[in-house]
Amino acid sequence: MSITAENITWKVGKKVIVNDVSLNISRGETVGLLGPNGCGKSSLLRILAGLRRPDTGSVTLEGQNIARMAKKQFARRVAFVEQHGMTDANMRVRDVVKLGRIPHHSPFSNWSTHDDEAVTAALQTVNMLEKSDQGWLSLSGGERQRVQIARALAQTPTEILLDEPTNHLDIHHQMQLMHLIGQLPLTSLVAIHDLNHASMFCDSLIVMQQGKIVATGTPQDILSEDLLWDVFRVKTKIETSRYHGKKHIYFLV
Ligand SMILES: Nc1ncnc2c1ncn2[C@@H]1O[C@H](COP(=O)(O)OP(=O)(O)OP(=O)(O)O)[C@@H](O)[C@H]1O
Repeated sequence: MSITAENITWKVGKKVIVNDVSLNISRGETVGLLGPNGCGKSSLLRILAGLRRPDTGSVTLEGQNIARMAKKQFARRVAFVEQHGMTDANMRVRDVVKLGRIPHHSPFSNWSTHDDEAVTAALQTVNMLEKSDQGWLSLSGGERQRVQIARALAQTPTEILLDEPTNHLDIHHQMQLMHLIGQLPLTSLVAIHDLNHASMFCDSLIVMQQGKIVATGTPQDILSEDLLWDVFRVKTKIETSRYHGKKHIYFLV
C-alpha cells in the first residue's frame, strides 16, 4: 500500500473532526475524497500530509510510520496542494515552482540542470511555461492554482494530495487538470466536489460524512442515488453514460 491510515482520530477540544478513519490507497491509484462541506476532508488531508498529528491512530507510507520519518525524506515523497494560495510575495512564477525542489537540496548542494528540467517539465504540464516570468500577484485565481500544482509536481513526489484543485478553474482547465491527475504515474488523493468528475477521473472514491468514512470503492460500485441522498441530501438519477461508459449523475429538483 502506498498510503495507509489506521484508526485516525483528530479532535479540536471536545469536537471530533476526523473520527476513526482507516484507509488504504494502492500505489498509482487516483482516489477521490468526497463529502459535504465541513465533513473533515481538508483535516484528513492535512493529517496525511504530516501537517497535523492525529490524537490517535497512525499514517504509514509503504509501511513506514510518517511520525518517524525525517521531514526531508517525507517531503521528497509527498506533495500537498492546499486550497488557499501560498504566498503574498510577488515572486516570479518560475521561482514559485522552484520551491518544489527544496526537499531535494542540502544547504551545500547546487542548483542543477536536473532541477531546471523538473521545473520546466512541471510548468509545461500545467500549461504555464509561457508565464514563467510573470509575477505571482498578477495571475488569475486559476493560473495560481495551476502554478501551485506545478510546484507540487516539481517536487517529483510519489504521492500527491490535492485539496479541491479544480476550485477557481474554468471548465476546460477543470477537465484538463482532472485528466492530468488521473494520468500521473503517482498515487493521488484528491478532495473534489464535482461528483461527475469524480466518477469520470477517479479509480476509486472515499466518501466522508461528519468525520467518518461512510463508503469506499470504485465510482461504478458505490455511486448510488441512495448514497447521494444520505450524504448530500440531493435527489439524483444515475445512469451509465453512453459517451464514456462511466456513471453520470443528473441532479433533480
Ligand atoms: N483548527 C480548527 N479548529 C476548530 N475547528 C476546526 C479546525 N479545523 C477544522 N475545523 C472544523 O472541522 C470541520 C471539518 O473541516 P474541514 O475543513 O476538514 O472540512 P472539509 O470537508 O474540507 O470542508 P469543505 O468542503 O467546506 O472544504 C469543520 O466544521 C471545521 O470548522
